Amino acid sequence: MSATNLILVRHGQSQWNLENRFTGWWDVDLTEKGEAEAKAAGELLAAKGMLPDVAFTSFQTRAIRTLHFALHAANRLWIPETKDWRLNERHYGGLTGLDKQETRDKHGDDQVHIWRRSFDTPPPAMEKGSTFDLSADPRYAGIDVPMAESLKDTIIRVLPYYEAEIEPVLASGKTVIVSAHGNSLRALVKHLSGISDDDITGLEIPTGQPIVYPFEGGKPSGERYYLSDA
Ligand SMILES: O=C(O)[C@H](O)COP(=O)(O)O
Repeated sequence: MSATNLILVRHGQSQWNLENRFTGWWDVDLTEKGEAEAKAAGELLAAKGMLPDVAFTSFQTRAIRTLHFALHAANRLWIPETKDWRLNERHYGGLTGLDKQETRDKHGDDQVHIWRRSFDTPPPAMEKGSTFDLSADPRYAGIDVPMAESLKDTIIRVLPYYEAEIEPVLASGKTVIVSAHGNSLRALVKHLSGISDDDITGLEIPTGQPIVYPFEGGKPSGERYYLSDA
């Protein structure tokens, strides 16, 4: 089995990253800055010769468009791509749409940090029929849309998808790019780098910065680096 690479990229800045609002599954688009970050990520892939053969992304516009900007910049828009809800952002429950600073002012820094970064404490559940309830969205037809997810809940859907659909492509020697979200990527990084439940609380994934995992014989070599540092 040959050596290859897994490239992870978090979407570029979204409108609600800019407005500092909890987003989760809500489908906001990229800002102009986010588009530029995504394009720059693709230019970096091309400059470093890190060219993906196969792409995976979520059902969310910001990740899909990031993938397309990056692939376009790397002259790779033609590669096969698969979209799946299991790569979606962690569902932010009843916090969806709220301003992150106002939520800190109301509930305190510690509580908000627990909601954002703890391993297994989910945010408060979204109310049925909330403006941000996506249960009736046609893109999620047949899917049991969660009402809130912790990082642990996110791992429970990201990891089996990764093992069933992405790992075999890497094992076949292809370079894979995954364009996804802060917390769905934290779920993958936790697994691939063997990070403990405690230590994962300190891991942040920046927007638009390709992270590379070299693979040997279908398994991660143990190394992880930012492509901009290579
Ligand atoms: O869903 C969101 O609000 C962001 O994509 C990630 O937010 P976080 O940094 O609060 O997890």
